[in-house]
This record gives sequence, C-alpha cells and structure tokens, in this order.
Amino acid sequence: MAAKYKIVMVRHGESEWNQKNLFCGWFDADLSDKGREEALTAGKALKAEGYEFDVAHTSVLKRAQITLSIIMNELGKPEIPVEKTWRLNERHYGGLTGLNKAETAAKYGEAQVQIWRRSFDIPPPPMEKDSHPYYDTIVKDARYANDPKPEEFPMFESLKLTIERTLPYWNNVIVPQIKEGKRIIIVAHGNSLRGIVKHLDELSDDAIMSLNLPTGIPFVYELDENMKPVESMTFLGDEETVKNAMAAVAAQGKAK
Ligand SMILES: O=C(O)[C@@H](COP(=O)(O)O)OP(=O)(O)O
Repeated sequence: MAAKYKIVMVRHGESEWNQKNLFCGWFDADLSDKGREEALTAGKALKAEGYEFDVAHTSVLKRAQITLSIIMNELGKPEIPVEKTWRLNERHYGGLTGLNKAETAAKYGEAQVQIWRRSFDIPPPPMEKDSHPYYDTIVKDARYANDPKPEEFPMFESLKLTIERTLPYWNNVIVPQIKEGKRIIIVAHGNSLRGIVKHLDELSDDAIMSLNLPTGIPFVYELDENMKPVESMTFLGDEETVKNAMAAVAAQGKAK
C-alpha cells in the first residue's frame, strides 16, 4: 500500500547521565555538551531534507525538551505547538535509577543487567520510598502534581509497562493528529520510543530486545492509511555512524 503519512522520531541527545553511564529513567538529567551538538546535527539533517512540522510531542523531561527546542530553532520554527506528557517519559528505572550501568554489571553480572535493560516484561527492582536517594526528587516533583494519578505513578517499569502508558497517548492523541494531516515530530527517550517502534513494526517480545536507539539521530516512519509502516525506521544519518552509535548504547551494560 502507498505511504500516506510520515512521522519523525528522535531520542534526545546524550544526557549528562548517559555520559556518566548512569541509569536515568525519570531523573531529570540535562543534556551534555555532546548532546547539544547531537541535537544541532539532528536539526541540520532535518533541515537539509526539507522537513517541516505542525506539532511536536515530547516528554516532561528536559533532556527531550531541550533537544526539541534546539532542533526547532535550527529549523527556524521555535514557536511550534509543543505537547508535553509524562506518557512519553523514559521508562521508570526503579531502584536502579542513579546507579552506574557498568558497575551494576560488575556487581550483578552482565546477563542480569541485560535482563533489566532489555527484557520485555521483567522489571527492575522498585524505587524504595525510605531508602532511594531520588525518591522524593521524583515523586514530589511539582510537574507530576496532577498527572500521573497517585495510583498510576510508577515505582519501576518494564518495557511492557512503559508501552501500556505510552500507547494510549500514541493511539488517542498522536494518531488522530496524523490522520488530520498534521506533520509530527516526537522527541522522547530510548525506551518510550522502543515501545512505539515495537507497536508500529509489530516486533515480537524477543525481537525488541536487540533494538538500541542511538541518541540524537532522527528516524522516519512512512505509514499507510491504516498506520502500518510502508517504510520503517529510516535514520537521517549515515549507516556506519548509526550502527556504531547503536553498538555503543548496547555496550553501556558491559562491566568495564
Ligand atoms: O534511562 C536511561 O538510562 C536511558 C536508557 O537507558 P537504557 O535502557 O539504554 O539502559 O534513557 P534515556 O537516556 O533515553 O532517557
């Protein structure tokens, strides 16, 4: 079937916590200088290809929002409507939040870290109220005062749980806008985007395990009128760079 719609997605540029190789989840890390550069490069790549957008969707976390604003500035459209939602947040990394990925692999084994990072439905340990250093920072953050509701506020999330809160936003907010003909960019996170990709490409629970999204490289989906991909995940970057960036993300879980 012919492509009817196009949508662009980007994982934010490298964050300060990506740089330090820490599990980040809902911690609101800033972009690193390299991450700002990546966002600028993403904006230039989109500009070179003539992309224009009517609406942007992003998470409530600044690493995604800053990436988006750098991209839109580069495209000369800083005033585009931006819809921000916790449903596009990174997965909540629970008790792992703030731990170094390589040190965690040295302590618990690379296989266990791979399960925590990439298994479909095995969640990380919960973020404990009384002992986790970032519990209050995250749970009491004013941005979550009204949403998510206390009963849906996660203390940990597997990819499966992440998809369960991201997909309703995709289906109820983004898809109707795509069908209205709006040109959309989503700037979000490694795992919230892996959830959308799994859904679009109908990847199995096993197949999604090996997908590692690079920071700051936009990718495009072309969809038919039933929202089925005609072209899946075309990166705006040269193949070698994308391959190396994906391998680098995968390697973050190795014990050094
Ligand atoms: O939470 C984190 O540490 C990373 C993803 O980590 P991995 O699942 O790749 O370990 O999220 P992001 O940088 O996309 O916001």
